[in-house]
Amino acid sequence: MKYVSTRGEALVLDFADVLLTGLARDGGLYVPEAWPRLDDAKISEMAGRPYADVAFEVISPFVGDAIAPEILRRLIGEAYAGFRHEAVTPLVQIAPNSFVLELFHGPTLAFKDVAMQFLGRLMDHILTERGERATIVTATSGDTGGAAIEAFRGRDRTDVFVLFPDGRVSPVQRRQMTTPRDKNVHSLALSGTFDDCQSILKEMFNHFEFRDRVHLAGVNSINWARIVAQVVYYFVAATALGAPYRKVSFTVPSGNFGDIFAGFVAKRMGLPIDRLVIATNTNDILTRTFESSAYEMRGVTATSSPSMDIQISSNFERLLFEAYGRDGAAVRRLMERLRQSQGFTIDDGPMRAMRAEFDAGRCLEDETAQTIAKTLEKSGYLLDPHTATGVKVAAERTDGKVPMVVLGTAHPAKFPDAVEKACGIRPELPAELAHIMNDEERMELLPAEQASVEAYVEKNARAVREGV
Ligand SMILES: Cc1ncc(COP(=O)(O)O)c(C=O)c1O
Ligand SMILES: N[C@@H](CCOP(=O)(O)O)C(=O)O
Repeated sequence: MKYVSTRGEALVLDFADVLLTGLARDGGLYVPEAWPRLDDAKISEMAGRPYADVAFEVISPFVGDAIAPEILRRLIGEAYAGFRHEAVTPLVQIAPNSFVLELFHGPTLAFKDVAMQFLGRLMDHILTERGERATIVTATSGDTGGAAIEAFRGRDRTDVFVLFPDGRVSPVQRRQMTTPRDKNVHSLALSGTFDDCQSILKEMFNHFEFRDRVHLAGVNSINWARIVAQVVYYFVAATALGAPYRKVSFTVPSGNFGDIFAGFVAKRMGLPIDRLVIATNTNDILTRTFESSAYEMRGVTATSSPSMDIQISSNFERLLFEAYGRDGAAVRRLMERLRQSQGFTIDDGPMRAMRAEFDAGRCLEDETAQTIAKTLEKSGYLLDPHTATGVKVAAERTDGKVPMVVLGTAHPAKFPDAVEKACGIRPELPAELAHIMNDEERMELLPAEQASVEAYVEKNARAVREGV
């Protein structure tokens, strides 16, 4: 399988190189040259199979011959062996024809673990084979950072630098990033928003001299392997509900657009997904775009679902590439307009193509709290604030006939203050994580400036200090 950039001007790469490359050198994101298809017989065989078996079937076509099948199978098996739930991503019914797909049974209680536990092992394997080291820099609005640290801590081939917006993540999220003592982990609190962190990261990738010197790699959803691993649970959930012989819809609490783009990929692969519904919080750039065709940046507001406090939605570029018929020049023009004038308007044809598959809706702060309280009262199910945005929007978009699955993206115990305020119940961290609330924190406070972050990374990365 080969990969091309959404901006059409970067080298075509195979899976292993895409994994280590991160952002394409033309500033774009890598996508497969063609979508692999799974036929109905193959999809129907997935129902009820162990998660790791489905993962192998879904991920293999994207890997091609870059990794031997027996190694891929082993890495997948190891990645999911440590999840708290035997099903890895169990499906819970909360109302007639309405389900939550719990994606938070990994080590950091967020959906990011599902991909990151696999990615950590995959990268380590490829770097070991090549005798190389990599410097991973990741931007986080709260969950990717903790999941990346957990997946890479203590590994000899990688150093991890996490950029998070100071004061804009929950205390549990912050402590997951600041309490690990491993030498290869560095948590940097930047005085800005997640969008600042992500822009700095992308600029670091575009600074080729720096990028090459530190062997920069990324584990945000910039990295195609993150998306691929997230495609798996769409197959797991849909086949449990009758696919391929029955359509299923999904509502996805969205920010950087990676998780819902994975649903779009599942559909391209042949999974009969009816609607893909984008749920946004107050930071509703994606919902506004679907309403008006204009992608326009406004300031970011801090909410009770901080991981979705994003306005530059990185993976939306991958959808634009598809909607514009894989025209890299058109994507380049839109991204240039975004850079110069903080927004762009999507042409009628591409917008129609996107509306044919996606819906979008917003959930404001009081609605998030009401949804947590109402869902608890009606079904006894405790939602985290991110998943609550999905449940609220899903209820507005469902036709009651096609099963609607909301992706449960985080465990409520990551946001105990918001959950308690909404419904009076304070969710407890699982016993094995409770220590983080007392452990000593270690972080570097830096201005949200590319030069400061690069200087810090350069000084502390082993790939630079010790050579590769
Ligand atoms: C808990 C939670 N929900 C939803 C999202 C949004 O997902 P995405 O950025 O893939 O759209 C995130 C962050 O990515 C998150 O951490
Ligand atoms: N919500 C994310 C933001 C980064 O998203 P990613 O999927 O691109 O890693 C977070 O919690 O960090």
